[in-house]
Amino acid sequence: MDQNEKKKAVAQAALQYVQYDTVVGVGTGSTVNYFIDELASIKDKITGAVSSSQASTERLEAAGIEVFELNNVDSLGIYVDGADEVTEHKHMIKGGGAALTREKIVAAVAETFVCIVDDSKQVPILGNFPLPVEVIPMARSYVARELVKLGGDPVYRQGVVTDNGNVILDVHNLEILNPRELEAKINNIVGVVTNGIFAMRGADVVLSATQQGVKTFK
Ligand SMILES: O=C(CO)[C@H](O)[C@H](O)COP(=O)(O)O
Repeated sequence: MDQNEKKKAVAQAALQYVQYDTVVGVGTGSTVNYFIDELASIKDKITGAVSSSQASTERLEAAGIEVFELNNVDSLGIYVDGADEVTEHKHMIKGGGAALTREKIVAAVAETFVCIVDDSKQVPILGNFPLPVEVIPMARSYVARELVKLGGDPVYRQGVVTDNGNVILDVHNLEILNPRELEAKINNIVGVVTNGIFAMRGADVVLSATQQGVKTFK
């Protein structure tokens, strides 16, 4: 199986978590794009979706799936999203696609977070993937200096503006030994909207596509 076949396989496996006649939370990225394609095959059986990005909203609508505003949805059974890294504790780094803030909001609302990855994303410790931090534009330099004090090397993601009108700093060389603590610490820097550590609200289920098939971690 090549990587795209793995993404398709794990997206198919995530369908078993979708309950009929409910609204489904949908993340962002190339793995999720496969999930949206799968969701399209049962679109008449679901109420619709809540989306974590403009890109996913467009793909969902093109597939004929109604997209609801999160504020108009009382509850969300599941949220399905990819990750850039995931540990055995189901902590993640997300935000490679710059959608981390909306992803974190939808994940917070959902009862069950189903993370879909291929096995290249499974890591023993988070931090090899540069940590995305969404920042209010006028605070960029200040936040970068504060991130250096935490031991990281922040790099401005040139040319990227998030769906919320903000910028992204990708923080290299962070040793993330305590993900919950670092998640809170970075979020406490004035000007940070949120960071891509998903540990305080990690995944509930990780589906990981391997050569031997899709493995489930709960
Ligand atoms: O967090 C994300 C977007 O902000 C994605 O879930 C993450 O980047 C994984 O994407 P892909 O499935 O394309 O590897």
